[in-house]
Amino acid sequence: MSRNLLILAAAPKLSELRDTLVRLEDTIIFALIERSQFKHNSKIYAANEMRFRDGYSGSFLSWFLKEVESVHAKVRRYQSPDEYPFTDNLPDPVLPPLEYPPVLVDPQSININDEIFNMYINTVVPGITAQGDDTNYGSSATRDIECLQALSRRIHYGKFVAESKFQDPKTHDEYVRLIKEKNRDRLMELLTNVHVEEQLLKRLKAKALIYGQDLSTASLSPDGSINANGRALLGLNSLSASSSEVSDDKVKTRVDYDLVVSLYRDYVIPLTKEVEIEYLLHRLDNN
Ligand SMILES: O=C(O)C(=O)C[C@]1(C(=O)O)C=C[C@@H](O)C=C1
Repeated sequence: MSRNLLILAAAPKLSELRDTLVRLEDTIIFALIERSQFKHNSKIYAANEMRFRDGYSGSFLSWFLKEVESVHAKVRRYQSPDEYPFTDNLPDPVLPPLEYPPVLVDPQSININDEIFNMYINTVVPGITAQGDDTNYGSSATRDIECLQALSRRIHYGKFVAESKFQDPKTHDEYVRLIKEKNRDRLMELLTNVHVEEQLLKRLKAKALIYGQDLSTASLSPDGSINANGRALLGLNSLSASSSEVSDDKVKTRVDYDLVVSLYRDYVIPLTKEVEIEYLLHRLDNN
């Protein structure tokens, strides 16, 4: 076993970490639904578009993000090893530091929020919103920040997942060997679990389909139970009784469930794995 392991606290079990990732799916889907009620409002993402009275020339979202993160930094948000800021030069906390059990090696060293920010602005927002401008700039940016924070937390959680896999006695020696060889490809194979990814994407489609429904009063019986109209709206008829398979008859939802699935398949899972690999490649640096 590596010397580093002796000074670190035991990492949470992989099953516990996966439970957190499942819970974050709900946070992310609801945040996307909240953002999708407003139009694209592309003005908030471009520099020099909104006229700031103090002469600031960046984008409205960047300005807002910095303000929000400054307040959150003051109350110690970014001292937590699962929280990563998008902006820098943030103020010091107004309270004394908290003591977190040392589970990660060099927790602050990997921060891929620039990549997450660009992916979100260029791919996610245009996908989940209607084109155009409804002037709800503050509301849209508030929802953007919630989406960004949830995505960042989920993706950087890969560090804990990687540490848990590294500490697992069944795979520890193999990880040490591959890290020493800097064998990125074999590390990727070792940390990948295709079955878990497939189950995740099926579950996500079912969740996005169900959470995305707009259940109006026309869908409820007088006693408050869901009537046939509601069942159809909820897509319950397209979920087979025995599994979370969803039929191909597309149900109209507040956020496109196929987009949520491709967001995870093409970005969230690959970026989480990228964080896992980067973390592992530096895991033995101080040994
Ligand atoms: O659950 C894991 O083992 C993870 O590493 C997390 C995750 C994910 O991003 O959801 C990433 C890689 C695995 O192939 C499966 C799932």
